[in-house]
Amino acid sequence: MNQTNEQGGNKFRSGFVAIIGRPNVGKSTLMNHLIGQKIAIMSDKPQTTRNKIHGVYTTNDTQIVFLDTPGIHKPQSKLGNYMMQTAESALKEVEAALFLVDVSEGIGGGDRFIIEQLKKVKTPVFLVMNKIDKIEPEQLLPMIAQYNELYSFAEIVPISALNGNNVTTLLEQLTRYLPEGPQYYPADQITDHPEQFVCAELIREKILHMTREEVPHSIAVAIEDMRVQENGVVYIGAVIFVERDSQKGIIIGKRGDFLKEVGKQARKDIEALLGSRTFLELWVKVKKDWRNQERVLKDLGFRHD
Ligand SMILES: Nc1nc2c(ncn2[C@@H]2O[C@H](COP(=O)(O)OP(=O)(O)OP(=O)(O)O)[C@@H](O)[C@H]2O)c(=O)[nH]1
Repeated sequence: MNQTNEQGGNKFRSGFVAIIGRPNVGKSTLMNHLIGQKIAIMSDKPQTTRNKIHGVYTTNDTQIVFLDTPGIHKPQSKLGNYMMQTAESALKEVEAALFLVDVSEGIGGGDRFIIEQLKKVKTPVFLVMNKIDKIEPEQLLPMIAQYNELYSFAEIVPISALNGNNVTTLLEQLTRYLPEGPQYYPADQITDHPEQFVCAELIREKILHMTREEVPHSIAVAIEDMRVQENGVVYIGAVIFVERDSQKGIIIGKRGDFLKEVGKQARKDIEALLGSRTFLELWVKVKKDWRNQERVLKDLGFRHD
């Protein structure tokens, strides 16, 4: 990707930004406003991902990758403790963190807990005071003073994620904290791993249901491409890997009928999952003995941890 733009002017800036905040403070609303797409899908899934991508904001000279740091909430279990540690290291790896609070509620125990975690890292933290449409302007200053006593924020930005008030200012300020860097994701990519994994599983499930014994578990599905097209339709390109030519024949079916049916059924589920229209393209490839090949497994997204 070009580091400088065509005119040889501004350098491309990019970086990762963590979004932190108690439930319901408006993280998804802010993301949806910034990125203008329905990206906060799967937010109700178990918090197992270390660095879930919440959204990618791309312009001609900037790319901001927003990350969720789920583990920062008060740990309630062993897993929670583990997540806390990963949240802490995730915080060290980002250029900045946005700490969202709901100004229509006072500072709560949850907020104080998060602030304690933020003190452990040197990452610049923005206090993003959301839902200003719900209060009177004069209520804001005393609240800012209260937060300032708890932590030395890099910037304090009052916004309304719902109506977009001051969100541009937030973006402008954030961009100043980004180093020169590459465009990490294609401009139209909106999601990362978790959704892709579930889509692959949905496709695999349909095949297993429809084939029963003939094609046992010797198939794997890899999502090679997932992006939102200009018309708003999500394009998904997926490859179905089988071990033998005979299996390839079964999966494709007579005149491609079988594959078409797999696509039809999987698309229905995927559309329900993503909440948007989907164009699903499927290929079938033979990869002999893929189950024993370490590299292939890695390519397909399997992990050992
Ligand atoms: N009035 C007002 N409501 C807002 C604003 N931002 C978000 N909300 C509302 O607050 C509620 C929670 O917003 P979400 O974006 O789902 O909050 P979240 O932080 O993503 O919540 P979790 O996914 O539970 O962590 C929704 O009903 C939003 O419409 C705002 O700026 N003003």
